[in-house]
Amino acid sequence: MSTPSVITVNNAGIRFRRNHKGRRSLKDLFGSKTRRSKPNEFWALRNVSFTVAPGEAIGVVGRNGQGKSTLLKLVANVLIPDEGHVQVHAGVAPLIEITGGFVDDLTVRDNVYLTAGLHGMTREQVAAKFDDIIDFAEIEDFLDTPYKHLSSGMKVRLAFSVVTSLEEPVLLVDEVLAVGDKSFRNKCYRRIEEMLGEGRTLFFVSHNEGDLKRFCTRGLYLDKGTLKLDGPIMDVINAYNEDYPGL
Ligand SMILES: Nc1ncnc2c1ncn2[C@@H]1O[C@H](COP(=O)(O)OP(=O)(O)OP(=O)(O)O)[C@@H](O)[C@H]1O
Repeated sequence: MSTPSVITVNNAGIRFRRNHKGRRSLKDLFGSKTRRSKPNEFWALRNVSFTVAPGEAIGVVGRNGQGKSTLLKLVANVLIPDEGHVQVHAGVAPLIEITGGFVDDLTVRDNVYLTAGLHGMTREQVAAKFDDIIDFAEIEDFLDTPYKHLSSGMKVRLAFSVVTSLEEPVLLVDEVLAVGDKSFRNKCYRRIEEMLGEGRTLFFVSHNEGDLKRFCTRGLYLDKGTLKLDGPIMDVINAYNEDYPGL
């Protein structure tokens, strides 16, 4: 019997507009409906298909602007594909933007309760974990500070600590760790290893080869919005380095 997949992405595509003020051409306005294209639209991702088994650790690589964050947002259900399907059969803990969905004017304390609550944790469950979350983030002196007044490093600490405390089977980490200092990064790495040890599924976007090799067994290489290679992480890193030596 084959292992059930936790994520299935089938021919997914997503379009964005390059310029919100883009004007339609006369051809667009008067041309036949099928020929009409919206101004400045482009496919950020197209024809992307893959499945993920529970417990896999996947590194997503590619140059800037090739669709890595967009792919994570599809998996997190923050974006809906314009073509194809994305099915995720488990809860997702997304660390995909530094802001992590936190509310600027709420305090650190309220943001912890809000974010954890949105992921289905009860007040009691959050209370039981609250001190650990704050200890890990090392921001005990800022509990009543509005989130917007934290430094960018402190925001990353808080986001990482909260998101990795959620009891979701899938963890998405998008480069945010690059902002933290070295000792905090090491703490984060240990926590990611613990989570992998518990059998969680990881999607990890990084430009750091060492980190990719450390955590990931499989790689997805995105280039110009298409999935150029899906394979063992070393094959993916080598293919990327061959295409773009010196990057
Ligand atoms: N909401 C949006 N509206 C319009 N264009 C967008 C939007 N989000 C992303 N894009 C565009 O889609 C493309 C892919 O962006 P994405 O952030 O997924 O790239 P990336 O591979 O994660 O890049 P990086 O390594 O720089 O983080 C880029 O051209 C980007 O400008």
